[in-house]
Amino acid sequence: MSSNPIRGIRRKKSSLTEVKIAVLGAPGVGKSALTVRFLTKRYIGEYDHQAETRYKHEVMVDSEPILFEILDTCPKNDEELPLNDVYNWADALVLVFAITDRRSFNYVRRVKQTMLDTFEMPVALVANKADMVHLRQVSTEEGTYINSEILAKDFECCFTEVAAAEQVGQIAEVFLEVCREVLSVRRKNKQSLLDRMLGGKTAVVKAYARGKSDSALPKD
Ligand SMILES: Nc1nc2c(ncn2[C@@H]2O[C@H](COP(=O)(O)OP(=O)(O)OP(=O)(O)O)[C@@H](O)[C@H]2O)c(=O)[nH]1
Repeated sequence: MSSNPIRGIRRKKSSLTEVKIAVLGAPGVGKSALTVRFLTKRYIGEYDHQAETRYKHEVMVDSEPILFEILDTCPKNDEELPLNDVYNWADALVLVFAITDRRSFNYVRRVKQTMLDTFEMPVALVANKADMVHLRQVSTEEGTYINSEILAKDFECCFTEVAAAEQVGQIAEVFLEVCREVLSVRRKNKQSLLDRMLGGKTAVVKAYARGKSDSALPKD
């Protein structure tokens, strides 16, 4: 057995279902804290904010082993929005804002607007730092509003308020749920394709259900 866990994962890669998730949000909202909580169950207060980080991790989702690839993005400032490369690469997005930072809520809204007409994929909307209610700038209602009125219109996305600093299970559930959505969309589209091949049933195959190849990876 290999002593290198990354090498171990690579060896098994071809037999595993892969799901690629990009974690997006303004600087400092807790993208790294959430990602590392999911991957290790640990909370680490401070991270290197110099560059985006890509993780690979095998997780059982409803008894099926899934290879999660998670891109923890790192915008330099509130104005820097994700490039199309990220959307082309990802199967799903976790959009994060902090309840203590209204500008981070607006950032998520801008991300949504820029990708709206071009990219379609499962999205989870996450309000982080729920432990800091005394510094709250964004109400749950607003999060729910963006969820139901804007995001859900195209993505039917779920909305969760969490604290990476305090929670483990709820954060894992965000990533697991968005993964389930990716798998469900893939299954539906596979079925649609089969229907079309077998009997000419009209079915719409959404672009985002295509398996995304490594060639769509964002540049390091
Ligand atoms: N109180 C509290 N602080 C948090 C929470 N999540 C993250 N933080 C803190 O917020 C700061 C930023 O967290 P990061 O995870 O580095 O945020 P990020 O979005 O990855 O930041 P960038 O890499 O700069 O984009 C750190 O000081 C964290 O300790 C939380 O749930 N509650």
